[in-house]
Amino acid sequence: MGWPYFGETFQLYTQNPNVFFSSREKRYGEIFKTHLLGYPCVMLASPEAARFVLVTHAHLFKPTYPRSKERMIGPCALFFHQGDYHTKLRKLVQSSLAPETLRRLVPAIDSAATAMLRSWDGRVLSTFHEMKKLSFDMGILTIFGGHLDKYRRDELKKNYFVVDKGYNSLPNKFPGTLYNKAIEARRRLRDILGEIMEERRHKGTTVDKDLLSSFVEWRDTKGNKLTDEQISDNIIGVLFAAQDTTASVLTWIVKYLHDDPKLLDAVKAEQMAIYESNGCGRQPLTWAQTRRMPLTHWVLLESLRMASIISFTFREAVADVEYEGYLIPKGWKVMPLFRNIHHNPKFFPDPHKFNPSRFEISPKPNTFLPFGNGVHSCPGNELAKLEILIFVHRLVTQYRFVVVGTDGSEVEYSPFPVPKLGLPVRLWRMPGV
Ligand code: HEM
Repeated sequence: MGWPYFGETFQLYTQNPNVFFSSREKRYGEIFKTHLLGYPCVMLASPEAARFVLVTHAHLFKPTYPRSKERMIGPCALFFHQGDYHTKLRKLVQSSLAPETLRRLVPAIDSAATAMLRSWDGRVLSTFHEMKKLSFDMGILTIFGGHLDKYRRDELKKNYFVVDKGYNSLPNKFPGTLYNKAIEARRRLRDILGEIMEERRHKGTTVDKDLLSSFVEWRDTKGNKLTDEQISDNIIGVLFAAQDTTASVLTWIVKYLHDDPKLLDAVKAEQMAIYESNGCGRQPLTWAQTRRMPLTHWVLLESLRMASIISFTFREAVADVEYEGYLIPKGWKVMPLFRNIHHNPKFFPDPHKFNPSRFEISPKPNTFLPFGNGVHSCPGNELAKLEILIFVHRLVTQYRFVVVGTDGSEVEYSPFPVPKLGLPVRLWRMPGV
């Protein structure tokens, strides 16, 4: 359990977190305890234990986040809740991310990826930085459909990025600190969202139902509505959940493709066949085509496994719970370790090798959890995958790219792992495409 109060927090923050968790798993087995950030914690590196906490006994483990993060995103955001309120909001979010909705988004995602790559042409830019912009735009598209004017979108973007910058800073409210600036920008975001909601209520339903209309039009059996606070916290929550996650995975895919020229050629061949069947870009990429990219899809799954950008999640035991003879005391934090499971040779032989062909066969149940599991699992997973497939299609069919100034082997945590400096890359548009 480490030092009194501090536990092993210092060790976690001074070494590679993957080494921290994997060395302890090696020493103590798949279930062990420690003390982090002032809390006693139980670590679970077995698929069965993760399923117990996240799926079969989820009611005994509530989501838990630091209070400063909760304040920044908004306490009414669905991921902080359990029970009826969570179920109600989750249904609304899930329905706006359902396949019928995503299918309609293909042209808009395609033009956003195309425009982003065009603006990168001939320049060296941080991949992660560019991917953050792309995934933010995709978040906006999901929430507001195509119905947000440029002025409001720019205002949301400007303030959102201030919040984003302060999100992982020390929660110090002194004027001028990143945290304080973020809190002020958060307030402005709520005001802008309030105006947009007012306008939407006034104008009525949009033809293509987006997430905002689902929130604004929702009524329970007694006619109660969601409050403005609940809606804005959930909109900011979805933007947060969608952005750095998707951007980190996109960055890793660029690196993995760059590092394996043979694999890149094979992915390119798969994508060129689609590109040529679309008259070399004269006809648009379709939803059906995004469903028929087997190799690119395996590359995507293997990137999710290798990078495991969400290494673990946190829950808190709401009662004393017994699991396989272990007591998990009430109030202790419980951390299913996704990355350890993804890097266990029992489930993924030679786990440190990037090998997309391992996904030709489905992984064993509960061993592949890049989007979590159970009631809080990621409702945006299909959108994230769609964005990634479309981006890869445009990247490999129309551009050549090279990593610049780094071999990409060093990793930064922001807080998700990304290659150092966000992977600086130079891109060129290939002639004649
Ligand atoms: C590759 C990109 C993504 C990854 C790896 C990812 C991963 C995850 C994971 C692991 C969770 C579960 C966390 C837990 O159980 O504590 C989660 C939850 C969530 N994700 Fe994602 N996510 C991604 C993209 C997205 C996108 C694009 C959206 C929305 C447009 C989104 C929205 C959400 C929401 C709202 C939750 C909370 C669900 C709930 O509490 O019921 N995510 N995500």
